[in-house]
Amino acid sequence: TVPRSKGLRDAEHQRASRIPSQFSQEERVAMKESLKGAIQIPTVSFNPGEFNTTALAEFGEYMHKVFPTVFRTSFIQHEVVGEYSHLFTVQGSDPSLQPYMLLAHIDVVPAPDQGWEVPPFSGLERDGFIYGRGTLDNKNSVMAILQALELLLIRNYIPRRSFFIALGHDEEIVAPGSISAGVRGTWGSEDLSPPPGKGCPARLHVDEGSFILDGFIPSLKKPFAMVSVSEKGSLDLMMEVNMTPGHSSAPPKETSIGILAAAVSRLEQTPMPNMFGSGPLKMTLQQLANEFSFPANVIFNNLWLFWPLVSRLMERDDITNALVRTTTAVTMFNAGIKVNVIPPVAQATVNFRIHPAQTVQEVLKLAKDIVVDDRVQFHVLEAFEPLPVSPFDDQALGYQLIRQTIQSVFPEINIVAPGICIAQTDSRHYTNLTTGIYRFNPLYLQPQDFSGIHGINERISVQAFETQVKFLFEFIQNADTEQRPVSHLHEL
Ligand SMILES: CCCCCCCCCCCCCCCCCC(=O)N[C@@H](Cc1ccccc1)C(=O)O
Ligand SMILES: [Zn+2]
Ligand SMILES: [Zn+2]
Repeated sequence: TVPRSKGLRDAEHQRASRIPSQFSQEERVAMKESLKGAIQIPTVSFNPGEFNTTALAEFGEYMHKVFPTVFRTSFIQHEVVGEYSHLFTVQGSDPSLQPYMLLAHIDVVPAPDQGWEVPPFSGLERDGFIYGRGTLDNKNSVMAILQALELLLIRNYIPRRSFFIALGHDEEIVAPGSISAGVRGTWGSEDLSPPPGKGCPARLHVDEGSFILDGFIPSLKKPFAMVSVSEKGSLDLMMEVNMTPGHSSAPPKETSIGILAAAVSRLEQTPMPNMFGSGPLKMTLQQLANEFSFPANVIFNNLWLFWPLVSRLMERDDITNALVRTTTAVTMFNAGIKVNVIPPVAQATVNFRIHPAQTVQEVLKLAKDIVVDDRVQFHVLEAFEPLPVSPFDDQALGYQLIRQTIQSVFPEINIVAPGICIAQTDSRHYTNLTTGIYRFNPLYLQPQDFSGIHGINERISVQAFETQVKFLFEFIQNADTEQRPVSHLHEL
C-alpha cells in the first residue's frame, strides 16, 4: 500500500502552488448570471429521440460564450458527442497520474408552468434564490464545473492529473447514455478500456446523486454529507391485458382496464420486503450514530438490537422508505379507445427502484407472484441491476478527495458518510470503467428542496451555487495529489 507519508510529502507541493478559492465581486456576479442564462435555454428531453435540439445546440454555443478560456486553452480538447453531448479532455502535466472524470448533464425534464412561482425557464432571482428547471438537476453542476475550470485557467492553473468533463444531453431519458458512448469513442473500445497511449481508465467519477442532507431524519439535528457509493437498480415493467373489443352495452364481468387496475392495486398494496441492514444504509447510520440526540444515539449505536424498530420508523417517510426497500411506482396507465367500446388493451408501466440486496429477476418474480393473474402479460422495458459499492476506505483516493474537499469547503460539516443514491445517474453507464464511482453534489438539500427535483419551484440559492463553484475549484486542485493507485482488488 502507498505509505501515508507520501500524501504528506505531496502536500508540500500542493501548498506551494495552491490557488486560493477567492472570487471577486465581479466574478461572483458573472457566475450567477451565467447560471441564469443556462437555465433560460430549455434543454428539455422528453423521450428517446425527442429532445429540444434547438436548445441543445444553443447551449453548446452558450458554453463557448461564457467560458472562452476553457475553449481556447491548448491542453484542453473539446469533442461534441452524439450531436449534443460534450466531452472535455483536460491534459495534465503528469501523464503517469490516472485521470478522473466529472459528470453532469445538460438536459432537464419538462416543466409545465402551473404551480411555479416564476416561469420555469426564466432563471429569475428572488430572495437570494435562482429559480428554474435544472437549478438542482443538473445545470448547476454543468455550470459549476466549467466555471471553476474557467476561473482556474484565468489564474494560470495547469493541472498535473488529467481529467475528463462529460456533459451528457440525454441523462433524463432511458438511453444508453450518449456521452458514455462518446467516452467509449474516445477510448476506442466497447469496454471503455483505453487504447495504448490514450491514458488510463478514469480513476473515479463525481456525479450527481447526493448532497449535504439537512433535515431528512427527525432526530438528527445536524446536516451531514452523504457521498453515494452505490445507486439502486431499476426495472421499468409494462403490464398489459388484451381482450376482445365489443359494445359496452353488454360488457363482460371485467374489462381489460378492470383486470389491470386490480393487478396494479395489488402491487401498490404489497410493498417489497424491507431490506434494512443489507446495503450501505447501515454504514451510513453507524457513522451518524453519535450525532443523534438521546435516546436515538443509543438506538443507532445498537442496531444489532434495535434494527426492527429503526427499519419500521424508516418506512414512514417516502424518502427513507426508498432506502430500505425496492420501491414500486405505478407511473403510467393507458387504456380505452371510446366511451362505448369495451377496451381491447390496457397497459400500465411500473417503475421499480431496486434495493442493492435484490436483483432485477428477484423483483420481477416477486411482482408476478403478487399479481397472480395469467391474463396480465409482463414486458420488461428497461432494467439495471443495483450498482456495486465503490470503495470508501482510507486508501480510496476518489472518496478521500471528496471527503477532504467537503471538510475544507464546508468546515461546519463534521460527518461525511457513504450512502446510496435512491435514483439513477449516468454513472451507471461507466461501471466497467472504474469501481471508484461517487455521487455527490456539494450543496445542502432539505426535504422541501427534493420536491423541486422533477417537481415545481426547483431552485438553488446564489450562495449555494457560489459554494458549489468553490468546491470544484478546490476539488480539481486537491485531485492534483501524487497519490497513485494502490494494489486493491477494486482497482482496474
Ligand atoms: C440516512 C438518511 C439518508 C437520507 C437520504 C435522503 C436522500 C435525498 C434524495 C437525494 C437523491 C437525489 C437524486 C438526484 C439525482 C437524480 C437523477 C435523476 O433524475 N435520474 C433519473 C435517471 C433516469 C432513469 C430512468 C429514466 C430516465 C432517467 C432517474 O429518474 O433516476
Ligand atoms: Zn439529474
Ligand atoms: Zn433528473
